[in-house]
Amino acid sequence: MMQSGVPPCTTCGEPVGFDSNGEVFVACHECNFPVCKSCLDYEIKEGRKVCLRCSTPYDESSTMADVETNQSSNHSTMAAHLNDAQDVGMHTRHVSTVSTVDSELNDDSGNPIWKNRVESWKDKKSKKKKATSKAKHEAEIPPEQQMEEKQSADAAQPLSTVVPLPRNKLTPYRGVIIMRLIILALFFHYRITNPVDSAYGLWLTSIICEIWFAVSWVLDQFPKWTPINRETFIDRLSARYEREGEPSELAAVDFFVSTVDPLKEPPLITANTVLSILAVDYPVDKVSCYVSDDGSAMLSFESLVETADFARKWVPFCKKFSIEPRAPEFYFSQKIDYLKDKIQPSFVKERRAMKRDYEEFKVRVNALVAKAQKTPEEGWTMQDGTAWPGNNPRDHPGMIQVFLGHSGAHDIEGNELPRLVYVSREKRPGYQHHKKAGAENALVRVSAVLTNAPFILNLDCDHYVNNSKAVREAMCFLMDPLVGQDVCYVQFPQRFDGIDRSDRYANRNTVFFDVNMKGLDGIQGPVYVGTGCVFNRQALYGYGPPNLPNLPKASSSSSSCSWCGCCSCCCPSKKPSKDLSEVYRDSKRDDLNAAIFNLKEIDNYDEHERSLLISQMSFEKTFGLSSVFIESTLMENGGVPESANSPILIKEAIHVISCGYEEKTEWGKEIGWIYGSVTEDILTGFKMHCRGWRSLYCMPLRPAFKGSAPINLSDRLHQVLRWALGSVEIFLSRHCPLWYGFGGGRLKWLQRMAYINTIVYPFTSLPLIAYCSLPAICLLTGKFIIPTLSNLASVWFLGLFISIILTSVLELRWSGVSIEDLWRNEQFWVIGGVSAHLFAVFQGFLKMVAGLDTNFTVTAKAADDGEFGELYMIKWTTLLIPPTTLLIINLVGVVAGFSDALNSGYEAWGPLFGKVFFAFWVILHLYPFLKGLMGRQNRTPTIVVLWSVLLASVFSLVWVKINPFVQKVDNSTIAQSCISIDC
Ligand SMILES: O=c1ccn([C@@H]2O[C@H](COP(=O)(O)OP(=O)(O)O[C@H]3O[C@H](CO)[C@@H](O)[C@H](O)[C@H]3O)[C@@H](O)[C@H]2O)c(=O)[nH]1
Ligand SMILES: [Mn+2]
Ligand SMILES: [Zn+2]
Ligand SMILES: [Zn+2]
Repeated sequence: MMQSGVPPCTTCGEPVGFDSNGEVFVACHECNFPVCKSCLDYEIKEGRKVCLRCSTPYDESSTMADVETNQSSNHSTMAAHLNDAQDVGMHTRHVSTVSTVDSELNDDSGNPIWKNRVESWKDKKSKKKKATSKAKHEAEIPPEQQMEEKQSADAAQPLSTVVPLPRNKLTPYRGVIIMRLIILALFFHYRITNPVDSAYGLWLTSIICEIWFAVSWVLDQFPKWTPINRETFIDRLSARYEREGEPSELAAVDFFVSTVDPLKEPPLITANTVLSILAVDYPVDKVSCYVSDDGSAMLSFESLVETADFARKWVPFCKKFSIEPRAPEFYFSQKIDYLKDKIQPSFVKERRAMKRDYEEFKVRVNALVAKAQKTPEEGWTMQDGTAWPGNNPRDHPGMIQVFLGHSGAHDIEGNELPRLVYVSREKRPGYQHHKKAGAENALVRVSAVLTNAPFILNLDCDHYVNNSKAVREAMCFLMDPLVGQDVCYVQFPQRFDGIDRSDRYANRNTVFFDVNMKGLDGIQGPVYVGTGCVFNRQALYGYGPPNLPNLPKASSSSSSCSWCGCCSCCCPSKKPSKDLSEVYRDSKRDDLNAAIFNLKEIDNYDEHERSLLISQMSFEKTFGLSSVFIESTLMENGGVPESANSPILIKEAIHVISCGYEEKTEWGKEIGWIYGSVTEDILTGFKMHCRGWRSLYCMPLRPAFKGSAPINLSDRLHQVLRWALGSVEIFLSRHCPLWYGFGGGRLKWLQRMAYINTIVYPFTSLPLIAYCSLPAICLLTGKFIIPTLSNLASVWFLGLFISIILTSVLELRWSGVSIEDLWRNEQFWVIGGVSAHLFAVFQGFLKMVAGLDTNFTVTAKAADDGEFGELYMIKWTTLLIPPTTLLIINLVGVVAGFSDALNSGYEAWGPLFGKVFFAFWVILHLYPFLKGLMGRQNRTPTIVVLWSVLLASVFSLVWVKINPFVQKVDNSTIAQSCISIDC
């Protein structure tokens, strides 16, 4: 990807790429006009057979020679498509009558489905074994020899490499960290041995807070010890798995999109996400998109019907002109010169037509939204007059509808489209539905029954695919037999659209996504953040990784150990012996093998006995009562048998989303998304890491996915509250990283440290609040937490400040994060800390003590926000009280401090300086919060207001002090009364 010297294609802007000999691709040998292969193929297909620049005829033998285009007259009308869709799937109203289905299924010819599946599974398994051993063999022989052996060198090369940080950036960074640690120790030595007798309580409080801050710094800092970057080679991926003339061997991917409330999550946003998925640059028959509607809203369903129809025009347009991003709303709102690199003459015309079509689509969707604002008394009815089964979102049957796909409607050019499936799991009163985690688990099962792709990509409804090659990026890791084996997921960073330029509330979270996550990538892998993540399906089924991951051999591509990056913590010289969890895992695999073997042996038994056998194998206790699902889990490489007949499978899919399905199973406890926390993402990733899987972080230059974030203060605080509450829930659960998962010994200790950090951070709110009120208290009482400084003490203080600044600077240097982002992060750490985190701690304990359930308050997504109107909206919540109080007492403290100093003469100004400095530290951190409080009505910049209030008070005090009309005696009384009021 990153090769230099490869010119960009003049048509599409992508690098022109390489030909089969590994040389830069040349379309016209006459003038070397840079055009990539796909654009050239397109030109020829369109009948333009001469070079665009010099008009020399192209050498057609060098192209795919796929000239006869397949323009079959498969144009179907919208009505026809809808009928199609209903034939393939089942219409929801039929579906609504199905509650449970007999899971012993036969295909058309009467063969039990399980048998076909087992056969194909065994087939695939042996194939996979061969492939793996071949790849291993290749890795063992020296690379030079490999070159000779391989005709196509590209296909044998690794699909990704680890790019360690340059030594000159990493070494000083580590040096400063060690230095800071030493200074910290000396600092504490001084602080503890020098108590302030006049303010013992204050001193003790401040020491305790400081110790806690130091501990949380250590927890945050050391997981960043070995940050790494990775590079992928998508062209090698295609060279290996998409050879000309052969069917593509790329692995299939099931996309999950979750949505719950169409009023907070506008259907247009979800539609854009779905469209961007359907148009990804990946073989259509390998892509399926499952949309989970947790709100069972007819609005979501109907807008999906519209979306499926619009995709028939949108997808071919995207692919024809290779546009980015493939979410129409965001594509059309890009402020760039879209003609710059596109010289296909039809482009301008077709783009204009497409834009028009999209506007019409928007009008249709918005009409649906407008209609849905007021629910009719008798509930919603569908177009055919039957009642919508999901009218009561808390009590409704499971619903599934399949759109598009290979037997469904095709696009307007007659090509197949990816399959699109609407899923709304059954909800009944009295059943726990486990919020988002429950929805994802329902999708895991439905997709296993219908398509069973070996990989799963999950997205929030507002996170669209911004880079159509994102899946290929992930496959560079997952499909590489050397790298992918032990990888449970590939996480992409979350990137956002529509954030105010100064990112007032640190929505972008750059410090987390560009610093912490890169650090974790060098240990055992990034945490799962809930969206933009490609899973290995087997990892979701609770299995451990097939190999012991810490063999140094596996990291052939990098000099240091790619597993931990350091080579001391995880690569002992002697091979570790089998540990407990591995033995357990092996026995589990043996179980599976035994099951398969037995199934084969008992061919002549009847169906009933077979099903008994399956349940004996205890799979049902783990996975629930669906043998179709259980059999699908046995297929390590995914896929469903050809014989699979969809109406029967749809029935089974309905069965696996019924609300009782998970009872007495391991769903949410050991397999799938894990329940018990509103940040199910952290918990789910944590479980996988404990089993010994590793994860990878993938940051393509063009962000893979983009989402939206709450930009007004109250929504943002509520989001942070939910995250912190999720952490407290994990802290109080059996999955607390402080204690959980020591048995297997498969969680790296630095990784554990990072997980501990992600669950204890809400508790920092307590010392933070204390620390933020200290300066005010000091100013008001005239006491101070630090005794008069000696020279040595000043050295420690200064040293600490300098080392704090230095670590930040060096961190910024290797990560490329900007100083503004770092500062915003600091500020929001304080704002969130003194409000949301505090509430989270209390709510978490309330939940534990009183058994109250926590709820998942969905963040509202703005449909089309003009001018960040949202930013200035302020909804009053109790969350605002603690930071407001802190702000006020610190401001009052500064004023009182000045008045005190004025009254006590010039010797008081020295100590005042120290206290005011701390007060300003608090005020500066809370500044964005103050800005948020001011709202918009106030056009004067906040800083002006702030300064004017301060200065006004100070001057009035000075005036009082020197006012000739006031008697000397009055002065002291004023001062006294002032102080006593303030205290
Ligand atoms: O009962 C529910 C509640 C939520 N969701 C979905 O969960 C997603 C995330 O919700 P959102 O309100 O956008 O939360 P954020 O705070 O923006 O989400 C972040 O944090 C969550 C954990 O708190 C993760 O699940 C998300 O993936 C991550 O993006 C959305 O697609 C929702 O539709 C459901 O499907 N069912
Ligand atoms: Mn979100
Ligand atoms: Zn091109
Ligand atoms: Zn030419």
